[in-house]
Order: sequence, then C-alpha cells, then structure tokens
Amino acid sequence: MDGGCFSRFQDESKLLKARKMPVRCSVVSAQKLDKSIKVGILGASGYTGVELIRFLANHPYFDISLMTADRKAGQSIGSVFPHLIAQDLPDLIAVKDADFSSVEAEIIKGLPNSVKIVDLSADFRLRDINDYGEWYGQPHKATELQKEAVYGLTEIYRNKIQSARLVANPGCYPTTVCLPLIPLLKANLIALQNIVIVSNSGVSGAGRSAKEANLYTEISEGIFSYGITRHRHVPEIEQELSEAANSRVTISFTPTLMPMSRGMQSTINVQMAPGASVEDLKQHLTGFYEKEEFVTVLPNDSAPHTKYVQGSNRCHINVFPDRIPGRAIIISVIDNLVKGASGQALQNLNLMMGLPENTGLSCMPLFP
Ligand SMILES: NC(=O)C1=CN([C@@H]2O[C@H](COP(=O)(O)OP(=O)(O)OC[C@H]3O[C@@H](n4cnc5c(N)ncnc54)[C@H](OP(=O)(O)O)[C@@H]3O)[C@@H](O)[C@H]2O)C=CC1
Ligand SMILES: CC(=O)N[C@@H](CCC(=O)OP(=O)(O)O)C(=O)O
Repeated sequence: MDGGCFSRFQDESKLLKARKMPVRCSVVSAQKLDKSIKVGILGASGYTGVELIRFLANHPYFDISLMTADRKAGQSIGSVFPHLIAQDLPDLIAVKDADFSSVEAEIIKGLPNSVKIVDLSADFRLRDINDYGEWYGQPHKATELQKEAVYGLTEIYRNKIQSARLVANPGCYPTTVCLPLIPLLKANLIALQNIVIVSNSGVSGAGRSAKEANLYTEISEGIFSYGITRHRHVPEIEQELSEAANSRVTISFTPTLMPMSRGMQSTINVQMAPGASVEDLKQHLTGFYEKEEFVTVLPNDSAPHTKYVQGSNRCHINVFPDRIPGRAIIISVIDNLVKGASGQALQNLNLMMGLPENTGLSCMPLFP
C-alpha cells in the first residue's frame, strides 16, 4: 500500500487473535492524506463488508486499499461477489497477511490517533464490561480499548464521534429503537417503563455464513421470533435509553425474522408521560430530526415501510395513537445493512476524518 498509515492493522490483527472473539467487520482508516484516505475493510467478504464496498467505491475521498476475509482469503472479490467482477479492488487476504511494509511510517509519526477504527461488531458497545460478560457469555478481552470506545449512534453522539479513535457501531435493532426513543426520553415525554418493542429483521442481519436455521426452506413463507427476552441487543438498548432518561429503563424486546433479504422494522409501544399527547411526541421528534438528512419523521399517518429506505442510510419514523388510552405506537424502519450497519459506519468514519458526514451516503433508496 502506498501513502497509507495502516500500522495499527497489526495491532488489530493481534487484538483479534488475542481476543478470539467472533469476527467483526471493521472499517479502519488512516489520517486524511491529500484527497486520498486509505481505508481497510476487515471482513470484506460478508454482508456488511460488501455493503461497505458499495458505498466506499463511490466515495470521493476514501480509497479501499485492503480487504480481509477468513475462509475466502486469497480469492478475488469478483469470485466471491460476481457483481463486483469489473471493479478495481484488491484481493481478499487474511488479516495476518496484511502487508504493511510500504506504509509511509513517517506520515503517522507523532500522530497516535492517526488510525481510526469503526467496529461493526458488538464488542465495544456495552460500557459496562460486566454486562458484556453476562450477555455475551465470555469476559471482555480488551477492556482498556473499551474505555475509549464511543457509541456510534451518529445523530446522538456526533460530537464525541468527531474526536473518537474507536467507534462502536450500534447494532441494527438498537438503531431502530434508540433513534425515536432517546429524544422522547430526554424530553420526559414517555414513561421509563412499559416499553414494549417487537422488531422484524431481514435475514441478511444474520450474516452470510451458512447456518441451518437460515436455509431457504426454514425461512421462506413463515416468520418466527427468537432470542425472546434474552437477545443480546437488550442490554445495548437499555444502556442507551437509561443514559437518555438518566434513570434505569427496562424494555420488553422480541426480535422476529422475516422472509426478506434486508430491512428492519421496530414497532414500539410506549406509555406517554402524564399530560403528553401523540401530537407532542410527534412534534418533538419532528423538531429534533428536522435538520437531519438521514432521519425523517413521516407526515400525517403514513406508515413507515422498509421498501422506502431500502439500500439507503435512512430511518423513517412515525407515531400513532394506541387504542389503549395514554399509550402510543412508534414505528421505525431502516435497512439493517445500511443505517443498521455499514451506512452508519461510513457516516461515523466521515465524521472521524473531518468530512461532511453524508459524504458518499446521499443515494436514494432502491424502490421498489
Ligand atoms: N448483517 C447485519 O445486518 C449486521 C451485522 N453487524 C455485525 O457486523 C459484523 C459483520 O457482520 P456480517 O457482515 O453480517 O457477517 P458475515 O458473516 O456476512 O461476514 C463475516 C466476515 O468476517 C470474516 N470472518 C469470519 N471469521 C473470521 C475469522 N476467524 N477471522 C477473520 N475473518 C473472519 C468472513 O470471512 P469469510 O467470508 O472468508 O468466512 C466475512 O468476511 C458482525 O459482528 C455482525 O454482528 C452489525 C449490524 C448489522
Ligand atoms: C437476523 C439476525 O440474526 N440478526 C442478528 C443481529 C444483527 C446485529 O446487529 O448483530 P450484532 O449485534 O452482532 O452486530 C441477531 O439477531 O443476532
């Protein structure tokens, strides 16, 4: 690689080995260098990896210099993803084989923060490492790094993300839930308890590796819930909602797998604060996200639809009155692979590199 500053990849490689954690897809980048910022994708042969390639290929400043895989290391990206056959991209290599010999070390000398990491896995999302141990069934293996990680829900933590070296990209379910609920909790418009969430996810949320439960015969023409009461996104959502409310928030959360490739909807039933109305909730959310390109509160009683955000970094939200007095139904949709993963990761990386956060991300949804 020329002109890049990937020396910290070696640390990342050691880190991955030492932690023996399930693989994440990370975007690792070096400091801005002229108009060319070198970016590496660890786990490029997976679903979030290929989605990152789609956005980065059209990015005016980022250049994909390195892509890693595990079983598919050694293959060209065109053989793994035939739709990318004509693209000028590096071959997939194992993390341990990443060649840093020609990195211009002088560029990063004296720049300890020169390499930025956006981690799409869950490893750095939980601020309390005891929670990590409890929900992920193993002790956290990089507690020091965890301390500096910033939770990457961009619209909420933008200021911290700008100066972060390590961003923990949020889970897809937490993104759909936290975007509408954090502003409402901060404004004391909803009760802290009795928040009931049912979320539906496309199958790509489970990744590309083969699993019996994700076979066509198991998934098609049917739906089923999983991880009921114990999905590992519960502590992540509760952490963020509790932070917003400045008090402990407990949720009921049921994820459901839908027979579709991508897309995610969360239906969130909340108790409104005494005196608050659906109009108050909607007005507050509309104002909160008024200037945001990627989060839109829909007008009137339009129902959010996963098709209206597919392939884009957008989140659509709407608020409806429940038939139970005092309660409201909030519906939020995203594309799990974009705002729920790679799009938000790029939004964060843009911020970390001092670029407008929408750079390379303003494409329209793919419809129908
Ligand atoms: N899919 C989604 O909607 C979301 C995913 N995430 C998170 O993002 C991360 C990536 O997810 P996703 O892209 O869906 O996963 P995939 O299963 O589709 O891809 C995994 C990637 O990691 C590589 N890999 C697997 N094992 C190893 C290993 N031991 N060492 C090095 N590389 C390895 C794979 O290589 P190979 O193909 O060669 O095996 C592949 O490139 C995960 O942590 C996931 O939880 C977060 C939010 C949403
Ligand atoms: C449909 C499906 O299986 N979805 C995944 C969530 C995807 C995600 O966000 O996972 P991480 O927290 O690991 O990043 C799941 O429920 O485990």
